[in-house]
Amino acid sequence: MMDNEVDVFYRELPKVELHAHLNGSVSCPTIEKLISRKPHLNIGHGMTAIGKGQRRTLDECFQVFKVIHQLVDTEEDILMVATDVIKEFAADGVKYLELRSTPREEKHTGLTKKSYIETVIKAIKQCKSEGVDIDVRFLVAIDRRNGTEVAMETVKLAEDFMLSSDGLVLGLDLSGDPTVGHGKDLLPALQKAKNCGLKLSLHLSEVPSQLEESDLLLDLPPDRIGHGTFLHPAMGGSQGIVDKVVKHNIPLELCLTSNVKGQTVARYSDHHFKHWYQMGHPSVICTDDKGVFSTDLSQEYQLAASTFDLSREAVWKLSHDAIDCIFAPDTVKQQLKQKWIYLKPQVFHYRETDSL
Ligand SMILES: CNc1ncnc2c1ncn2[C@@H]1O[C@H](COP(=O)(O)O)[C@@H](O)[C@H]1O
Ligand SMILES: [Zn+2]
Repeated sequence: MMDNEVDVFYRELPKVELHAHLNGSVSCPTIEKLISRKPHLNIGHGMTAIGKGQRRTLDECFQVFKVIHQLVDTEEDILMVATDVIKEFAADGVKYLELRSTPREEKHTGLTKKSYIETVIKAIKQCKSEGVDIDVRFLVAIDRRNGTEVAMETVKLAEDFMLSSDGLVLGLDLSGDPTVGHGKDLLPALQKAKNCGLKLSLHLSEVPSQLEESDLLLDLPPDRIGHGTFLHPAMGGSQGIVDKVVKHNIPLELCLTSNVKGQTVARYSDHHFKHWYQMGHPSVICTDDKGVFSTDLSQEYQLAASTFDLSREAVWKLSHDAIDCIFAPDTVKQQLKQKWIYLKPQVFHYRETDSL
């Protein structure tokens, strides 16, 4: 879908983005700038994004991240990427964003995990001081491929930053190639994170055959679930698992294009959004990797609406109800709800006379 095919209603709709991986969210213009900084890498555009109508296996998607990581390996790169991504989300009508990213160490450039996080925080503060109209928070990501020790180290870092970042670092994300490693090895680190007050958003059952792991991790319980594609019995999951998710009222972050392009869901109309939404369970539309999957949040809302026949009022409620799923405190939720009330007449183009 081209940009101009997205109806203005979805662009103007105020939105909350809760599932966005920094390096998966890098746009074409930013990739262009990175490529010109590092021409010796010989990286072409086709290697960093999956275009309209294209599909990749999830495995191939993870190869794409490796290419992007080669392009983003200094503090300067991270600062540019993070500021660009934040401004792009703001331009798309996102009013509150939780960015997530895996701190990396790059010996050849002097980048450390600590300076990685500091740089993302610097970008958030810079955008704020420039008056960009978006509230941005950060979730530190654990890459499941890196095992127990790195997970523990990441929790420690996240805890330090939670205490020193004026509420910018709110929690942890568990992501990475779902076919590698097992959640049981990460459980102690996640438990520790929870105990110290970090919020948890975990990628669960993004591929089939992870039910046992999901069952285990749901006992933490996490504060939100990424994807959860195969949790529902209609998708090969189990009623027992659904009961746990419902009992703890754990919101799902749902990323339609990511799942279709990554081929874990065959068609938009097969997306598990419909099962959870029908149940009235908290379901939040998100992008996952807007750069890699060539999408944005307005497009994802429009896709959800056209695929599942949602009225504009239903779409408004969907974006409004996402506010209750954010990790920032209640005061922030109240501010956002006020903003939604203020913006509604503009978005629906009510005029004074309409109410007469
Ligand atoms: C497509 N579905 C997905 N499933 C699982 N993990 C994903 C993902 N998409 C992205 N990531 C995770 O985010 C990293 C890139 O951003 P950052 O370098 O952290 O900013 C990937 O390396 C992977 O660990
Ligand atoms: Zn994700």
